[in-house]
Amino acid sequence: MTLLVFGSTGQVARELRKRAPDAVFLSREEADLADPGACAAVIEAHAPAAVINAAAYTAVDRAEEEEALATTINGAAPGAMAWICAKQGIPFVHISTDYVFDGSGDAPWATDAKTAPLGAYGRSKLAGEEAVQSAGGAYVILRTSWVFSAHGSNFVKTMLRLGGEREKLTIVADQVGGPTPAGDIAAACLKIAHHLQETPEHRGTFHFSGAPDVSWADFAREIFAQAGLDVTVEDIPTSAYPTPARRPANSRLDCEGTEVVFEIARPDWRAGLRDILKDLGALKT
Ligand SMILES: NC(=O)C1=CN([C@@H]2O[C@H](COP(=O)(O)OP(=O)(O)OC[C@H]3O[C@@H](n4cnc5c(N)ncnc54)[C@H](OP(=O)(O)O)[C@@H]3O)[C@@H](O)[C@H]2O)C=CC1
Ligand SMILES: Cc1cn([C@H]2C[C@H](O)[C@@H](COP(=O)(O)OP(=O)(O)O[C@H]3O[C@@H](C)C(=O)[C@@H](O)[C@H]3O)O2)c(=O)[nH]c1=O
Ligand SMILES: [Mg+2]
Repeated sequence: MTLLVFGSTGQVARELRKRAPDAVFLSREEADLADPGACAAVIEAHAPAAVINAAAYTAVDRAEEEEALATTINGAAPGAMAWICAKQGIPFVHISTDYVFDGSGDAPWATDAKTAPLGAYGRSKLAGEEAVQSAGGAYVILRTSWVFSAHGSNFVKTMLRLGGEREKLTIVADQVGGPTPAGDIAAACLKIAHHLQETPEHRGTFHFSGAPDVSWADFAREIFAQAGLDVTVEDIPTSAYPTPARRPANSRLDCEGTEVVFEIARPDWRAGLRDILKDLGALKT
């Protein structure tokens, strides 16, 4: 099938390219999500068998200062993509985030649980979800969390950098979620895109994150253990690490629907981490 992917440089987009080298990957120059109408026009011109949107405004703190731009890129653009896909009968896979939730409680979030984002990034992603849903069509919104890979900017690479500079780091221990390797998300998106071509009625919102759920501090400890770096991680509360955007304390996602409908199980992120550290030449041998 001809697959059209928005994004070419991002973490998930690069992993999609590895697994679907024949797909068409659109860079910012070829399709700027700040111009939603142009994104719809590109889909119309390519007439693909399926579309995956792997591009987004992902700078969580900066979004607080640039909410209008984030909302165009994360809200209006996916809406325009979904609308043209629905009109032309093209399956559309869109990626969203745990940050649409307020992080209350400690139970995993169900796909139909009430959304209440704490910051501008989460609000912009929720705007995208709502626009995609209202377009109808054969869409899947796949919410994931805490994405990491060998490329781009992510918590693993930040920890490797800081761990090389310092003997002790203070990391928040009261935010809990599922770290997710970008490669596993890419594989899931491809499987879902194929599935939607056969079974468009399986549209809807689904969750997918790595297991087990951990705090950022525990995630950091596993990174240093696997990398063989002698760094002490001190648990701190969120209040001791002030940031422009508030982040959810409970990011656990209930991923059962994805397993039942698409037969995609939660991956063990510790195995994915090992592969990525190996790619980076940072795995302790
Ligand atoms: N990163 C994470 O921890 C999480 C991400 N997600 C979601 O997963 C998806 C993929 O994220 P991830 O791979 O980490 O993203 P990255 O931050 O690695 O990459 C973002 C991609 O979007 C592109 N992009 C940004 N703005 C525009 C624009 N105006 N026009 C065209 N392209 C643009 C970037 O291109 P360029 O290189 O030109 O800037 C880049 O390719 C997103 O929907 C994100 O919201 C969900 C949960 C967690
Ligand atoms: C660098 C550092 C971070 N932290 C904390 C801050 C924050 O709560 C947590 C993670 O920091 P980050 O900036 O990597 O996290 P952030 O960019 O908010 O990550 C999020 O990105 C978006 C795109 C998503 O969709 C989310 O699922 C999530 O992955 O670690 C420390 O406590 N100590 C440190 O030294
Ligand atoms: Mg970040």
